[in-house]
Amino acid sequence: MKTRENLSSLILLFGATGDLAKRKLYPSLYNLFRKGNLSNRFAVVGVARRLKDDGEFRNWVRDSVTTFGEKADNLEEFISHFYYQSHDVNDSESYKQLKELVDRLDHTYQLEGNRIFYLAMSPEFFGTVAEHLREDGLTNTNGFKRLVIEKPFGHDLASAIELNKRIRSAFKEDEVYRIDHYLGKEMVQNIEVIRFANAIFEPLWNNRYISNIQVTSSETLGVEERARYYDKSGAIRDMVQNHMLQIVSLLAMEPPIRLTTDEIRSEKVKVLRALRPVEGEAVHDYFVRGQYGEGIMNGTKVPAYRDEPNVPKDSNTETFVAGKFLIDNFRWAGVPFYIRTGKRMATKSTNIIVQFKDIPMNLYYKNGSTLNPNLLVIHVQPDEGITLHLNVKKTGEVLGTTPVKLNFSTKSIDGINTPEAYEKLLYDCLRGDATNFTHWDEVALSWRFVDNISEVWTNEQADFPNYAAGSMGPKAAEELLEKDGFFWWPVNF
Ligand SMILES: NC(=O)C1=CN([C@@H]2O[C@H](COP(=O)(O)OP(=O)(O)OC[C@H]3O[C@@H](n4cnc5c(N)ncnc54)[C@H](OP(=O)(O)O)[C@@H]3O)[C@@H](O)[C@H]2O)C=CC1
Ligand SMILES: O=C1O[C@H](COP(=O)(O)O)[C@@H](O)[C@H](O)[C@H]1O
Repeated sequence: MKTRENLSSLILLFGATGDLAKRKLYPSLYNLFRKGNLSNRFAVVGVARRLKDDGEFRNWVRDSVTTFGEKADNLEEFISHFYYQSHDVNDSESYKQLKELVDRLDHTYQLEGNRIFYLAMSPEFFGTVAEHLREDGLTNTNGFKRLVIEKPFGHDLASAIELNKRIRSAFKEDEVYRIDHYLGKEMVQNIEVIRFANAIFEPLWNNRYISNIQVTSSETLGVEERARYYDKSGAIRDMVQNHMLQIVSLLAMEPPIRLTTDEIRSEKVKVLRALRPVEGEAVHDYFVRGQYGEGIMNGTKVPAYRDEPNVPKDSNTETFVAGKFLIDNFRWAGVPFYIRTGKRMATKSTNIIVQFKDIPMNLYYKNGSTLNPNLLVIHVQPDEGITLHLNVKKTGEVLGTTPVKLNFSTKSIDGINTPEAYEKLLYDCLRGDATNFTHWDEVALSWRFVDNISEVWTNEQADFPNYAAGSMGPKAAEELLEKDGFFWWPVNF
């Protein structure tokens, strides 16, 4: 039988009326409650400026769960744990009231002083809130205190250092949970297991046997309502600095000596330290940027990025990035890790393709048949699973070969959907497991790498738009691999 920890905590949610809270956080918390992973000893205080009383807020949460989550019988019981305070985070007076409410709920629900402060709001407020929490005594508690902080963590290395200083004035590094929701995805968490629990992969996982690795995260959505943030960020800061580099670190890291937070993070950090910096003119050789023009998606015409609401007509912001990382260490010298990510692409898909090197001599070449390279495909989303591409004998022939795929899908085995990334990450935070959150060293090294690219791109006007909505990105992204003798494997392979 599954054993559950009796987790108690107050969750103080800043940005309680926002999009993230509504679409992801309330449904995920409810899933934890529904499955018994969150005991009755919890309370949530929602904080945002708009005026609401507890009843209106509970209606909001109910609506969120019924719209975006799975409803069950105990929804009303769950909702009774929610409280609301209208509060401008810049207003010092509000924190005193907040402390009174929090102390009262601590007593009512026997929360033992455990507090999670979740900042689901614009990053410009992160520093201010963290400082107020300390100054106004909310962090002064006998239980644990943890700060969950959403992305983006800074805009570049300098702003990230500044933000980190402010946060660290109130919380120790091991109390800070920097969210990267890709680290909560089932198959991203599976990378380590696939690598380190399989004798058939680990000995081959190096430059002797792998020719290249491709990570694609393509989206069909455009910028939607987020242009004010996105146009200052672009795909390199929005996706590459965090999600893509995290996936590459997991794929490339050495086996940790133990499966502890510190050991795993320390191996990931070593990968980021070994990344070959790409600067100046080299940026053009290693990275490609794109911005979508208008196009047809699902039979409907969609506008170009520059025609989206709140986007300047001459925007130089990239909505697509393809790039090549080289990791200068013993294991990976000479093996390119290609990544690509973009909005308004042909399909919504995240997958990882590990392409193995050809065998030294193809005994079957005389037959005129070509051998396909062995591939390991890790399907992250929308499907979850792995596919191994092998060559076997063509039935009934003496020398002919044919490719076959061995498939594993998490859905077909367990028959259930795996939990949402946010559900897993919230649970980890409640349990005090920071393994799947980003350590400051990882954030800093990722920014250092990405800043060199952003600097070049900011100073050069791009010839945008350069890919049609509904395509797989600009032609230059294909050429990036072609010049190395490779090509992008199809995403739904
Ligand atoms: N939405 C998403 O899918 C994702 C979001 N994120 C990150 O999560 C964070 C939140 O994003 P999102 O929910 O989309 O943002 P929204 O703009 O939808 O929500 C912002 C929230 O902050 C509140 N707020 C704004 N100003 C103040 C203030 N001065 N004092 C108190 N509350 C304030 C707003 O409520 P009110 O107006 O009532 O004050 C609202 O609840 C951001 O850091 C974003 O980058 C990360 C990944 C995905
Ligand atoms: O962090 C972000 O991720 C989403 C894509 O997440 P996914 O889980 O749907 O793959 C992206 O749309 C957004 O721009 C970015 O901020």
